Amino acid sequence: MYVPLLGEVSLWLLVLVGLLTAFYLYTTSFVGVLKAYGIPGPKPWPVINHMPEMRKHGLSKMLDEWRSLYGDTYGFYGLFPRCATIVTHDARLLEHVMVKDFSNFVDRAGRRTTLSVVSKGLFSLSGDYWRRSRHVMSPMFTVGRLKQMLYHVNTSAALLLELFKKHKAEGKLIPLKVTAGRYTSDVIARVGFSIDSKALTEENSEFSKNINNFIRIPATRLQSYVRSIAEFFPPIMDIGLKLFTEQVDAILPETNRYFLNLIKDSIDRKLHERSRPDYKKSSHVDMLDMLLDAEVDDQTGKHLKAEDRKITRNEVIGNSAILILAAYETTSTALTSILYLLARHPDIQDKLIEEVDQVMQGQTEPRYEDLSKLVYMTQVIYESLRMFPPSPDVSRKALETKTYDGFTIPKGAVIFIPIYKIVKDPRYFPDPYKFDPERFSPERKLEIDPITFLPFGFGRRQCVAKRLALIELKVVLCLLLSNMKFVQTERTEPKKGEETEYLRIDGFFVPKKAIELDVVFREK
Ligand code: HEM
Repeated sequence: MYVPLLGEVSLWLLVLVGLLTAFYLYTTSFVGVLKAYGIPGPKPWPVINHMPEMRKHGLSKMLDEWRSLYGDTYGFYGLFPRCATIVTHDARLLEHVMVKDFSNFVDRAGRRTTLSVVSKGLFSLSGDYWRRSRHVMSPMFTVGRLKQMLYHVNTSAALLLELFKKHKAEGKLIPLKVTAGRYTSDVIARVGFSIDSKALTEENSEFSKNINNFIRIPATRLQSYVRSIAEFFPPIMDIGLKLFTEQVDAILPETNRYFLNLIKDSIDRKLHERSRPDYKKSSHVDMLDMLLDAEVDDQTGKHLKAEDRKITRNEVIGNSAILILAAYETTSTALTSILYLLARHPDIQDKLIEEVDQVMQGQTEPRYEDLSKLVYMTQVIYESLRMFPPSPDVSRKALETKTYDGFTIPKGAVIFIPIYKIVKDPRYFPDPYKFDPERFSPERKLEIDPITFLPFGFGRRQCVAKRLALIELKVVLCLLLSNMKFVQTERTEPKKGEETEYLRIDGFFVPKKAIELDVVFREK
C-alpha cells in the first residue's frame, strides 16, 4: 500500500490552503469599502456577497427593500464582479455622476458575457475607445441625416400599417411586440445598411428570426445559476467562453455569425462600389457609410487619440452590430407600451388622433417639418416611456475616489441608476402610476427635474439615437392612428378593463405576458 510521506501531505495541504486563501482574497478584497466610506447598506455574506437575496427574491424586490431600509443612496455587493454597487435615487448625486463630473464616470459597468464583436460597439466601450466611437456616431443623428432617414422610416411604417390591416382582415389580434420588432428591425436595416430586411413582408424573414434570438436566455434555473456564478468570476467566464462558446456566449453564436456575415457583406459591397472609377459619393449615406468613412488604415488603432474621429475595422463591425441590437429591442418595447396605453386610455387616444388629423391634413405620410408640430404626441411618448422605460437601469463606474456634497464615491464602485424606480418616485412624478401625458405639457414640463426623466439615460453617454427613436415612434403613430384605433376586447391580452404587469427581465423592462390588441378601422 502507498503511504504518502509527511512532506508530500504538507505540500498538498500548503497548496490547498494557498488556493483557498487566494480564492478568499479574490472574492473579498473589495468588500468593506462601503463601510469604510460610511455608505449604508445590508451586511454581505462572505464570498457570495448579496447574491443569495438577489437570486431568491429578484433584484427589483431587493432594491425596493433596501431603499426602504437605507434611504435614497445605499450600497451592496454582488451585482457586478469584484466591486461595490451604489444605488442612488438622489437627483443631485445623479447630476454629479451623469453630467457635472462625467469624466470620472465615463464607463458603464459590465460583466464579461460574450466574445461577440458586439462588445466592440459603443455601448460596451470604455474611456478613449468610447470617445472615438461616440465622435464618429453622434453625427449620424444630426437634423440633415435624420431628414434623409425619414424616407426609409416612412417606408417601414407603411409596411407595418399593411401588416396590421392584413391581421385584421384575417380576424387576428395584433401581437404588439413581435410586429413592433419587425418594424424596428426593418427601419434599422434600411437606415443603417440600405438593406430591405423583408421583416415586414415575409412571415419569418432571416433578419427577424435572428434578431429575435440575439440574446441567449438561460433555459433552466440551474443554467441561470451556473451562469451568474461564472459571471461573478471573470477568469472562469473567460475560459468558459473560449472553450464552450456555442454553449456559453450570451449572444447566440449562430445569430452572431448571421449578423457578422450580413455586416461584412455590406462592407464588401460598399467598398466594391467605392472602388469603381465611375463612383460618385451620394449625399444619401447610411450609417455604415459613415462608419466606413471614419475607418483608419492601421487596424491596431493603438496610435489613435480620444479626440480622433477614427475607428478600426473591428470597431466598424462592432458599432454596426450594436446599432442593430440597440435599435431593435428598446424601440419595439416603447411602441408596444404606447399602443397598449392608448388602448387602455381611449380618451387620450382620441385626443392624440385629433392632433394627428390636424397635422397630417390628409397626407399619407408625415414630412420632417410636421414632426415638431406633434406636441401632444411627444407628451404621450414621454409619458409612456416614463411608465415603462424599455431600459430599466444604467450604470457608471467611478475612475477615482471623489466626494460630492459630502458623499464619497470610492474608486472602482459602480453607480447603479434604477431608471424604472426613479421615474416612479412620487417626489419627482406625483401620482406616479397614473398615465398622464399632461405632465409633459408645455406649461407643466418645467416642474420636472430633467435628471429624473431617464428613459434615454442622461448626459454625454445618453442614448446616441434618441432623436431617431422619437422619429420612428412619431411616424408610425401618425400612419397607424390616421387609419385605426387600438382597443382592448374580451379576446385581447390583457382583456378589456384589465392591466398587464411589467417585469425587469435580462436587462429589459417588458410585459410579463405578450400583449395582443384588436384594431378598429376609422371611418374616413
Ligand atoms: C425608445 C427607444 C430607445 C430607448 C428607450 C433607448 C434607451 C437607451 C438608454 C437608456 C441608453 C443608455 C444611456 C445611458 O447610459 O445614459 C442607451 C444607449 C444607447 N442606445 Fe438607445 N434607446 C432607444 C433607441 C435606440 C436606437 C433606435 C438606437 C440605434 C439606432 C440606439 C442605440 C444606442 C446606443 C449605440 C447606445 C450606447 C450609447 C453610448 O454608450 O454612448 N438606441 N439607449
